Amino acid sequence: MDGGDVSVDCVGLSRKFGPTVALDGVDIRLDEPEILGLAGPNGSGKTTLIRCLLGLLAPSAGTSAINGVPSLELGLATRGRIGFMPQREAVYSDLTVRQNVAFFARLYGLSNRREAVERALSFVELGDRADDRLRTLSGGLIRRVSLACTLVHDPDVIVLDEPTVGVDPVLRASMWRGFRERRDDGAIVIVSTHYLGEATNCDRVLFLRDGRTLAVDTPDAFLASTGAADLESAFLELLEEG
Ligand SMILES: Nc1ncnc2c1ncn2[C@@H]1O[C@H](COP(=O)(O)OP(=O)(O)OP(=O)(O)O)[C@@H](O)[C@H]1O
Repeated sequence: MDGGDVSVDCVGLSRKFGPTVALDGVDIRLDEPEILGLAGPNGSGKTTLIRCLLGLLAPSAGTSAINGVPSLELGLATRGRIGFMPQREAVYSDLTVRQNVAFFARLYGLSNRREAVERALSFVELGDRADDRLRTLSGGLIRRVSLACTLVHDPDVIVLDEPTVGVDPVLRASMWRGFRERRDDGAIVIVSTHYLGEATNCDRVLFLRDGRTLAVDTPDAFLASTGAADLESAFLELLEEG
C-alpha cells in the first residue's frame, strides 16, 4: 500500500436509465479504513453505485470522489490505488492462475512483480493451483483468481461487486478474514453482497432499496433497532417497514 489518506465520498449521487431511477441521492462519507457493505435486493442500485463511484458511469446528478479525486477525473495515480473486482470476471480462461495474476501485475507496472503475484496467490489460498489453467477450475475458484488480480497491486481503496458469489462457506469466511486484514492495514473496502447474513462482517452496512439509502448503520445497531435475531431478518423487517 502506498499510504496516504484514503477517502470515498458521494453526495446526492443519482443515475437514471431512461425512466428507471437506478440510484437516487446516495450520500457516503468514508475517511478512514473501514469495511462498508452495500446490501439490498436485486436491482436496488448496488452495481450502479459502484460504477458511478469508480467513474465508469456518469451520474445523472450528484458528485463522488476517491481519495479526493472526482470519480470522472480519476487518473493513473489514483487508479493505481484502487482495486475493483467486477461481478463478471475479467480473467483469461486459457492462461494459468499465476499467468492471470502476473498479467494484472504487469498492467499495473509493478517492479516487484514476482513477489506481488505470490503474495496475492497466497492471500486467496491458490498457491497449489497456480499452474492450472482457468478453464479447468470451478466458478468459485475463478472468483478467487479474480480477487487475486484485484489485489495484486496492494490497493488502498478496494471495491468488490459480489465477491463471494459461488464461493463455499469455508472460503467465504477466509475471504472476509482477508478483507478485515486489508482494512486493518489501512484500506477502505466496499463490498456489495446478496448474502445479507454476510453483512455482519462489515463495520457498517448501507442498505439500498429502489436506488435510495434505506438505512446505513453498524450490524449491531441494525439488530438492536429491529430486535431481529440475525441481520437477514433485520433487513427483511426494514424492507417491510420502508
Ligand atoms: N445499463 C443499464 N440500462 C438500463 N437499466 C439499467 C442499466 N444498469 C442498471 N439498470 C437498472 O438499474 C436498476 C439498478 O440496477 P443495479 O444493477 O445497479 O442493481 P443491483 O442492486 O446491483 O442488482 P443485483 O443485486 O441484481 O446485481 C435496475 O432496475 C436495473 O435494471
